[in-house]
Amino acid sequence: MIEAWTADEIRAAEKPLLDAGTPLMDRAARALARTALADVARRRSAGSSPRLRLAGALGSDGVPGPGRVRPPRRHGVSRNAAHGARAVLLVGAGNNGGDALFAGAHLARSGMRVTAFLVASAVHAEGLAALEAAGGEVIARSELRVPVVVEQVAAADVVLDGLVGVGSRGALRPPSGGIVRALVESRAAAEATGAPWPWVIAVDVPSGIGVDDGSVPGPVLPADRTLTFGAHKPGLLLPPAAHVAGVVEVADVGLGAAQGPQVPGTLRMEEADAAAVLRVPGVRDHKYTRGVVGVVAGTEKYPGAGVLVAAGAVRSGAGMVRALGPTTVTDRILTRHPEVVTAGGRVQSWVLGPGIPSDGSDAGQDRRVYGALAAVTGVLDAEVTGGVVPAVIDAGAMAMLEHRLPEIAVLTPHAGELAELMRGLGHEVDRADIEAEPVRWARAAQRATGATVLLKGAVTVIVGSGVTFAQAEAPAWLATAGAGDVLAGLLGTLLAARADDVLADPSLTSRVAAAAVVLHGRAGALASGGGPVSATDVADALPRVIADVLAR
Ligand SMILES: NC(=O)C1=CN([C@@H]2O[C@H](COP(=O)(O)OP(=O)(O)OC[C@H]3O[C@@H](n4cnc5c(N)ncnc54)[C@H](OP(=O)(O)O)[C@@H]3O)[C@@H](O)[C@H]2O)[C@@H](O)CC1
Ligand SMILES: [K+]
Repeated sequence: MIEAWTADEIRAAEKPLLDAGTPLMDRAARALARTALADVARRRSAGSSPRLRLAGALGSDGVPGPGRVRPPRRHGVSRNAAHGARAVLLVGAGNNGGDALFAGAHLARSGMRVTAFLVASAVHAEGLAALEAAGGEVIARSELRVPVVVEQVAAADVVLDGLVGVGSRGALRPPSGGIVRALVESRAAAEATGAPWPWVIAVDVPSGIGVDDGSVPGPVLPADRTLTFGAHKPGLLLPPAAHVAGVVEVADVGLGAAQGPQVPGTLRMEEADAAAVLRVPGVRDHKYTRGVVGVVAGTEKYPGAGVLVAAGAVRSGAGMVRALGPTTVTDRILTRHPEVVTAGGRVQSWVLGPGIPSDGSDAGQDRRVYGALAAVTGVLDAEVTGGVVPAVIDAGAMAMLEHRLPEIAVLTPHAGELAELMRGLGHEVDRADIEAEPVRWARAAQRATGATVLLKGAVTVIVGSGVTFAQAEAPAWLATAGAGDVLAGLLGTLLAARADDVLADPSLTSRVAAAAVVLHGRAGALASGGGPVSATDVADALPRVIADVLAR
């Protein structure tokens, strides 16, 4: 599990170390210089664009980020083939700028031509002296000209963004904001024309992101790599800031010995954590103990959603799947999945809503959804409903909520559906608002409904009470019709298998939901292999992915 530390938690952890004279900045700067030297050397030796040259550090889809995570590195600087390369430092007033200056001094001593642009009249004094002593060029704030910065950056091999780190508050102020805005424009122009553009390394965090909440309140220079010190920060995991962090790497500066957050609020689940959520059947298990998933999905208009939910549930190891609906839907499900049962009966989880439009056009499916929701919320007698069980509430079922939900109910909207849900709750928001601040709105939905909220996107966020998971394993190819239906079925299976545990401890629900997102993303990557993928392919890849995750 990757646990992110907020700015305050980082400061609390570093304080005793700094008080004891631990050379944290020296370690950070060495790690930074070593990373820059290695990146530039790789770029030179491969002889193509920096993004391609570092493909080994990127995801299988070749996309740098969001938030791809590499294991911690030890500090230390080695000289290498970067001699004569050009580095530009963007240096702010605080210790983040100090890191960049000291790293720049190491780079200058390794034979790089280093230029530092200072955006403040007073910067880290020892760092500045070190850079000057190493022969680096320094452009003072009073001499700063935006076109010159743009020109020098465009001609550089590597840029260290040290404008601001965990001390950041709000959007970048002048002159940093103006410089970064101009650089973002220059980068876009270079991308459009195929002109070269340097490799950008963010020092600790990309300057200007919301370190604790993942917001992007103003201009930010997108990084190819973020070298972050001591521990992840929430903003490196959460969207939209995660999208500008590139490949995220933690430099071990020795904070590990310090006390981290007691209850980390932002997490990224890894494969081993997902494996721990899965319930592996034992010799005493039978189909009912393994969990029955009840599915109310698909209508005459959208029968495929029922088939795909069933596929997700069956292929991820449900003890049994009960699919309820009109025969046009259930016949299709049976044709593809003859193991599905279409008669009513007890279930350990519900998957409600995929393929059911919110226009009331299928009264039978609406009635079944209302009945199941009554079971989930416990408003109807257990004798009638079969008792309270966890549920996945998707698509049309999200428009049928009449009662506050328990945490064991998982809402699975995409941005557009979350906007609709929040408008129904009296908030004036549209899809673009949700995309700009997905974490804020997912948290608002969690508070307003009581449910666990799984907001789908390039980085999917799962919000339970007091915890947010941010998962980024899905390849962009997975943004395809029906993929969400497969996820709903898969999550239904995981919830059914852990129904007793989830009922005993509802806070487990977000963990189960995050595990489903991990497996779904891995299945998407496996099925895609770097190319297009269909929702059916994703479902078909689930058994292999689950076996692989359990074998590790
Ligand atoms: N933890 C660790 O292990 C280690 C941490 N280390 C490093 O220390 C860094 C934290 O340093 P820090 O505390 O000096 O704060 P930092 O991020 O440089 O920013 C403060 C400056 O920015 C300014 N400023 C603020 N907002 C702004 C805005 N929107 N736009 C423009 N300016 C803005 C603010 O100005 P003010 O608002 O005060 O006027 C102030 O001048 C951390 O990120 C890491 O790199 C390593 O050295 C060692 C290992
Ligand atoms: K920075």
